[in-house]
Amino acid sequence: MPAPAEPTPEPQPAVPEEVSAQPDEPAPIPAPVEVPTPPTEPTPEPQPAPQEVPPQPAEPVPAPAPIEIPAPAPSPAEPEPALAPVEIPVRSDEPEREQASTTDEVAAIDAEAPLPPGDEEELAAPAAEIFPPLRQPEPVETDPLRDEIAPEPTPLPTPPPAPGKVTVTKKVEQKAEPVAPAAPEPKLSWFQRLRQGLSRSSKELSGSIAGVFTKRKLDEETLEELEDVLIRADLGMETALRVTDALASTRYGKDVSDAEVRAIMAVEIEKVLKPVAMPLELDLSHKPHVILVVGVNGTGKTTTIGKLAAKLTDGGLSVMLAAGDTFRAAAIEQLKIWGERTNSPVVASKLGADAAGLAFDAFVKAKEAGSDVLIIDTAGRLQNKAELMAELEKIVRVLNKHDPEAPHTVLQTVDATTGQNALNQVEIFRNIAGVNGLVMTKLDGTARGGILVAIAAKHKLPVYFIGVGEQVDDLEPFSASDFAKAIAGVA
Ligand SMILES: Nc1nc2c(ncn2[C@@H]2O[C@H](COP(=O)(O)OP(=O)(O)OP(=O)(O)O)[C@@H](O)[C@H]2O)c(=O)[nH]1
Repeated sequence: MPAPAEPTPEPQPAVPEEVSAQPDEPAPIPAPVEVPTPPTEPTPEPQPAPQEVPPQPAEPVPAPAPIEIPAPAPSPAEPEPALAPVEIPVRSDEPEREQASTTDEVAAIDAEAPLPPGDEEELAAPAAEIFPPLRQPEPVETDPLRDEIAPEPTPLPTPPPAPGKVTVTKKVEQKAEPVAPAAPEPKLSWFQRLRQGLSRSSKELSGSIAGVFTKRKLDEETLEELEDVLIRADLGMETALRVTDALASTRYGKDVSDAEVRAIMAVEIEKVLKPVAMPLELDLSHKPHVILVVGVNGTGKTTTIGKLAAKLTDGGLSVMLAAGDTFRAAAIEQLKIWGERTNSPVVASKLGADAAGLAFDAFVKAKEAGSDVLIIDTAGRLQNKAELMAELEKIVRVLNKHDPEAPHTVLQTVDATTGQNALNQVEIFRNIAGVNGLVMTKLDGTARGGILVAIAAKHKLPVYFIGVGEQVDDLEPFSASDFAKAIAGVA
């Protein structure tokens, strides 16, 4: 390389943009002006600036340029330091680098990444070395600046300058793509939630049935064992006998698989449930139609009222709510929230106020407002049965003063996660408040679905809805078929 020690300016005019990117360069001397000055250097002249310029755009890897640019700065004596850009195109010759910088994103990352001094050296070094073979050798060799910029012709140890950062960035991007579609989990359908809620009951039942019928013929012993299994699953004696009778009538003495038993069980359970799976009908000749909601604390009265109010208002009915559970401030507040959500006025009183008095006022207000439906929440303090009975009876009495047939609907909420006790709850509230319809709540939880079958068989009360969640639309009409299949584990 005949590079004179003299700081000769290189005739590279067409790299103004890149030059400006160099922070260390004091004055961006226009290339064209300097080009004529280098008389001593014969070799650089032949290189027409435009020739170099075209190759640059073709090279997709401009990123490395900024890193190399700082290197030439150290030469203060040299008036024209803007020669660094010349090397930029050279860098592109590096196959690995090109690949890394094929995208604008990667280029941006490289430019932004504060490369450690070691990396800068690495980048500068390779540029100088790589340049000659791929590029026009003439400018590179004659360029004195190059010696200064990359005085250490250290070989490239590894092409990626900042492997950690670059690689991580790429990986993150790659991961982000598949992860990005991690769209919000679709909400399960109510039936899926029902199935999920009943899965424990269903699995226990299926497992027990399979235990009884593995390679055994249907005989008295297996029938008795099956009966025990069904009773333990809360289905009740009546339903258990229905299932075993149905099985015996067609399969006695034969080999029976657990799947066959479950299929027959589903059919029999559906028969028990079908008569109680009824739609809620409101007699709007009564204005307001009064729905009294009763049930043990925590069984979901207030929540069910909210969901029901939403259904009714969505259907165009005007609804008024009455916070008749005057014993719990939270219950009153909860109902107010549901009232806001469903755009239903809420009649409430102070904590501890007389619930019957509130029901009376609420009826008057609903009448005045022309509400189609008045839904009254109540307390469910089963622990003090006498007091509860007196309160509920009084509510019914005062409502009767306005409308002898009010309350027109008395709904009881029954928590499906409750076991046999639920049967007693229905018995009690039916006697106290004249319950004439049920809502089975929390069937999305670890429900013990068998008890609903037992309640249906014993009380034969309509089951209007099932609760399958805490959200406003998690109240579903009760379907005997769906429920029977879910509990029997039949697809
Ligand atoms: N998972 C689930 N939770 C429910 C359902 N219905 C009600 N809940 C929840 O059960 C809890 C009790 O519900 P409430 O509506 O307050 O019951 P309540 O009978 O009014 O209770 P008190 O106000 O104490 O008398 C709340 O956390 C509800 O969100 C349901 O169908 N599924």
